[in-house]
Amino acid sequence: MKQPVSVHILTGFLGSGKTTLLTRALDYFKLNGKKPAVLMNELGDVNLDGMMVDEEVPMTEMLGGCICCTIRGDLGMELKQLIQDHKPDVVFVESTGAANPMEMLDGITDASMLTEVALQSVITVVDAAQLAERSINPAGRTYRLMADQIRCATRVILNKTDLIPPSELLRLEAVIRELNPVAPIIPTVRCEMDLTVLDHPDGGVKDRYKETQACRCEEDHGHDRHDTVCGHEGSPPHHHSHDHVMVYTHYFTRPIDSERFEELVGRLPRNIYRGKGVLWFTDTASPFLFQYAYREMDFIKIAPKENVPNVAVFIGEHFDKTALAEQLTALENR
Ligand SMILES: Nc1nc2c(ncn2[C@@H]2O[C@H](COP(=O)(O)OP(=O)(O)OP(=O)(O)O)[C@@H](O)[C@H]2O)c(=O)[nH]1
Repeated sequence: MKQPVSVHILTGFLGSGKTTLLTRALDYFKLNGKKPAVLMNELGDVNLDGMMVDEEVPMTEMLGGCICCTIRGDLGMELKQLIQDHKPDVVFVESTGAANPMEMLDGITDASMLTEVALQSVITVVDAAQLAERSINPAGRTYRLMADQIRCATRVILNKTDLIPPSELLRLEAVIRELNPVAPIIPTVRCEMDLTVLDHPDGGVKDRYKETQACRCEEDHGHDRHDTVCGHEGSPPHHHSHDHVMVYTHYFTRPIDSERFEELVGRLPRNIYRGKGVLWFTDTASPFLFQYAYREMDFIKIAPKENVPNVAVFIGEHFDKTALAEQLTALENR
């Protein structure tokens, strides 16, 4: 009998470390003679995380929207096509950091009607520093989304623990426990963990399917999806809570000065909390992959085999796109 293809959902708020975990997991499966594939969803219209993934790994990109709502309907078909074309042993579905995983689970359920897939885990990567800060004001929309992502997890990776004092760890574990009483919690730095856990389905994964079925039932009875209540027993309802997340993509028309770009990023307001890009600088020979998450900036030298654009994507909440565009355009003037 044909074995169903294992599917892992990777979720977690913007910049928490999903791609970092993904690259480790792909290496793990390849080392063990398995063929992994990736279905990656990005809010922006350019897939920069995809550049971090080994070119040999088959990847389907779903860009310019969020799997959990605007392009959810396509998820099942895309997954089916990926499996048909590449016959992988395991597929990782990496969602945008803004996705509500309950809606994505629904997408996987759609896929299971089209092709043989077996959901193995819903892994939520949590940024420890962000959870520490945002859990102080649990009424905030971003915290609500983080909480939804934690509730849906069958496994929680509490990442970036290097950015919190050790005394905070216990408090954060308690915050997570309250939201999700059963999922194992794994504290990590750069998602370094025992990956053998990915070889078996997580406990609780069947319940996640049941919950999405409950969702569908309510939907069939005429509920507006945006108000759909699909909670587990005793947990608050899941809502679309990421409409407030904004994306701005800037294509530079020529190389820019690296120091002026760093200065600009250093001055970004707090509500622009995530940035990514491939940048061509006037003062360096090769392009750089740019990463920015909550005030931490990173530049990685790359040697692309093909032409890559000169582009930066910024993600945040209620920021002035026009003002940001003007500042970025000004960098092109020598
Ligand atoms: N200090 C610190 N930085 C980390 C850690 N893990 C990942 N990072 C950095 O955080 C940034 C974001 O990591 P990603 O793995 O791209 O995060 P992501 O969740 O895929 O981001 P989105 O796709 O935008 O949602 C990168 O610059 C990483 O190098 C960690 O444990 N500690």
